[in-house]
Amino acid sequence: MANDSTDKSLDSLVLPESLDQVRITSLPPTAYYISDFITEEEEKFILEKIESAPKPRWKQLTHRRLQTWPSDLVNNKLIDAPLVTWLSEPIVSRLKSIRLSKDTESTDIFADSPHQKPNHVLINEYPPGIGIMPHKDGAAYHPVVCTVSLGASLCLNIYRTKDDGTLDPEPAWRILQEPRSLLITTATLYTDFLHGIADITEDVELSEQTIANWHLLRSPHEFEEGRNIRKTRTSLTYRDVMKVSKLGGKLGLFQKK
Ligand SMILES: O=C(O)CCC(=O)C(=O)O
Ligand SMILES: [Fe+2]
Repeated sequence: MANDSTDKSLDSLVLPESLDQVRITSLPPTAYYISDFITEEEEKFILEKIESAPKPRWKQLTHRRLQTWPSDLVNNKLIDAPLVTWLSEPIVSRLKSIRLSKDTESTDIFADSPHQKPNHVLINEYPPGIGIMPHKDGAAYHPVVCTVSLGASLCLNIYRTKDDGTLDPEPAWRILQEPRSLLITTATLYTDFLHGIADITEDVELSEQTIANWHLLRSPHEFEEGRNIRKTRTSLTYRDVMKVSKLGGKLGLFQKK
């Protein structure tokens, strides 16, 4: 059970004292990387929940499939509904428990967001050879993305736009995301840059010089030969959708006349 009271491996989970200790300093503001954000038991439990979700939960794209919790956005709006417990616990409370800095008045990463916590989770599954095109996440969300990686490692590429506004196809930076890690991207990294994952079966030329978060990795020795052979990697992206509508209000149901 991935439950904080029964999971003994939680004793080995040492979270940073504050986010400023795990900032990826070589990147534009701002990104944070925590290599051990969840335990192996929690990872396994969440992967089982994803796997056992009813078939219609999956949206099948050409090469990739995804789940959207609690539901898809409609015109950038979320229909008000709580997240299922296996997505909110322990991850959301753990996100809320980490302060930005050690200052006593310091707040957590969602303190300024409309609902003070994420209300939406996208689950993306990437088999080897499959990635996601460079993109921005757009205006529907408060500009904070918390990505928990499950199952395997891969590189997230960060891209610049050229002066003429077109995409520079060469990634400007690469972030290596290990299983059970948390990556937080916010500020200009959210608003001004694009991100994507290459459609490759192996991440190559991995080193201290080429990977922005090398010093924050749990196991840099695993990539000593500069290679990461892709296996299926699943990501949970937690965000706060800014506009939330009450379904009852819209349909005139449940309303007192
Ligand atoms: O899987 C990831 O790490 C990135 C996913 C992503 O960019 C998105 O869902 O918008
Ligand atoms: Fe994205």
